[in-house]
Amino acid sequence: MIVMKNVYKKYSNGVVAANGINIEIGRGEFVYVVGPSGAGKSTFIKMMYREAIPTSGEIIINGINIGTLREKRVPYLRRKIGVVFQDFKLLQKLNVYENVAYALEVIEESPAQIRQKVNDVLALVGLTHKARMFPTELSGGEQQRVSIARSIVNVPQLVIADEPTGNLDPETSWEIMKIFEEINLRGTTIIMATHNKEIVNRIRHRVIAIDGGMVTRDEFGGDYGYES
Ligand SMILES: Nc1ncnc2c1ncn2[C@@H]1O[C@H](COP(=O)(O)OP(=O)(O)OP(=O)(O)O)[C@@H](O)[C@H]1O
Repeated sequence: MIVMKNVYKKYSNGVVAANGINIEIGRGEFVYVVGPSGAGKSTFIKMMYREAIPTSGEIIINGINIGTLREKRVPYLRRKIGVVFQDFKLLQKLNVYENVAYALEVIEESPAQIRQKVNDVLALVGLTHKARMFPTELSGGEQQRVSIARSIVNVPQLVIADEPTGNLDPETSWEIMKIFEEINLRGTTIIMATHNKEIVNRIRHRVIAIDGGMVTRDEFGGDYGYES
């Protein structure tokens, strides 16, 4: 599903954040991306949805070379990928239901389809009863659930999460992980950058460790592997 070949990324300030990355990730995998701060984890995953563009090398997602993708095709790529961030990035003026529905309105789904899909996904993340509340009325964990609901409402094949439990307490983080596990069991590929050692060591999945812009370890069922 995802292939990176000799991917190299140098930012305009001269920092090399990806230094020859070669990786293959199959459909339905759950992959943790770990490594020290500044290692290049965010850059690695941002390149998958073309938020960062590699300086050289190839990135192929579902057979499409996203390095040579024309700018006007980028929105189509993004629709196939759900993205979840540490700081949720919800629209503050919209309520829970509207935040999730927005992702479908921009692709002009029918109102009946939107209702059905939003209600289904809010039920999956356990927020049906808070559909009319606004982000400021929700806890961090609830806001992250909204953000996850929004990322999966289009039923993407791939969900990318950059430090999704970074702002949450341990108990809430476990609850959020349960949702990601459920999404993965339904067949969605999950790629998650994280500093959460307890989660990586307890819920075992493939671990890709990055340091200095290079993959330093790639193990199925691996542990977190370093002190953070
Ligand atoms: N837009 C940018 N412009 C210039 N340099 C950048 C940019 N984004 C990241 N970098 C640099 O690239 C390197 C890797 O950053 P990146 O955000 O990928 O690391 P990370 O492993 O995700 O770190 P953290 O765990 O702290 O989030 C860092 O040295 C960073 O300063």
